[in-house]
Amino acid sequence: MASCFCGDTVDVCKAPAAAQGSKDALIASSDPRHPANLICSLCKLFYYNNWVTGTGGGISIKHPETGHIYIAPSGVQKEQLKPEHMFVMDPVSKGYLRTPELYKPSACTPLFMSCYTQRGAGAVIHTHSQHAVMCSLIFENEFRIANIEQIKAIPSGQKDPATGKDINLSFFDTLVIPIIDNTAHEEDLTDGLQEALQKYPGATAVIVRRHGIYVWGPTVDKAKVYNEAIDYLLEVACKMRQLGIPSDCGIGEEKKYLT
Ligand SMILES: CSCCC(=O)C(=O)COP(=O)(O)O
Ligand SMILES: [Zn+2]
Repeated sequence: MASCFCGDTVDVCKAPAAAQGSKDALIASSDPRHPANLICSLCKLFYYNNWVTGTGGGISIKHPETGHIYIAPSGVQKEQLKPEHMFVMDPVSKGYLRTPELYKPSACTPLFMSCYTQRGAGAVIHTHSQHAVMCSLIFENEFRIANIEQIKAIPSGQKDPATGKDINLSFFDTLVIPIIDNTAHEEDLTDGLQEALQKYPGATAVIVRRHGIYVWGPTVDKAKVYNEAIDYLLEVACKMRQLGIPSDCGIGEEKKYLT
């Protein structure tokens, strides 16, 4: 059976009739969950959270069925993305199956690829969150926060031996996120990110000093939840710091800082 560009055999290809058998089958879908559509809707959501304004930041998604990697173009207004703007990479050859004219793939591509290759990620989010930037000025090599309920949304790096499912941090745990220094060009962050991935095998995010944060997860839904929970915790840590409370202080210890 012949294959369509979308990765399906032609008999099951779900692309609109006009796109079937063409490279547009890789991005033409009425399914809002299709990576080409989801990158557009999530970038819009991220834009209104101040995470991807001024063209910075973005998201890459691996198609859960075909394994194709979807990447937005570089230097464009991320809230105005359309499915036809998407680059599509073959996960094995790392060659592009689709390269829209007039665009270059996101400068974050080598960083996204590091998370796919070293972490088996299903999606990678990069934001220019002001909370990440502020925490990168406050903390030296690691961001730490403890005993805040929202920590429970973040994976611990451990798996349940019975189910194989990720075990999340508990309320009494400390979330640790490595911080790497920024470089002149986004792609030059790759070595620093890869070192952090090796040194912190349980981490699901890396902060880039004076720049932002990379967050990934096994699925796009999990990556989204981790990014939201981490940004909340980064904001809480900034506010605690303004009051003189260390973000990893023990339960009840805050009282000594508030007098
Ligand atoms: C003002 S954006 C500077 C470059 C950057 O940090 C970034 O995240 C942009 O990524 P792009 O996907 O537009 O190459
Ligand atoms: Zn960036």
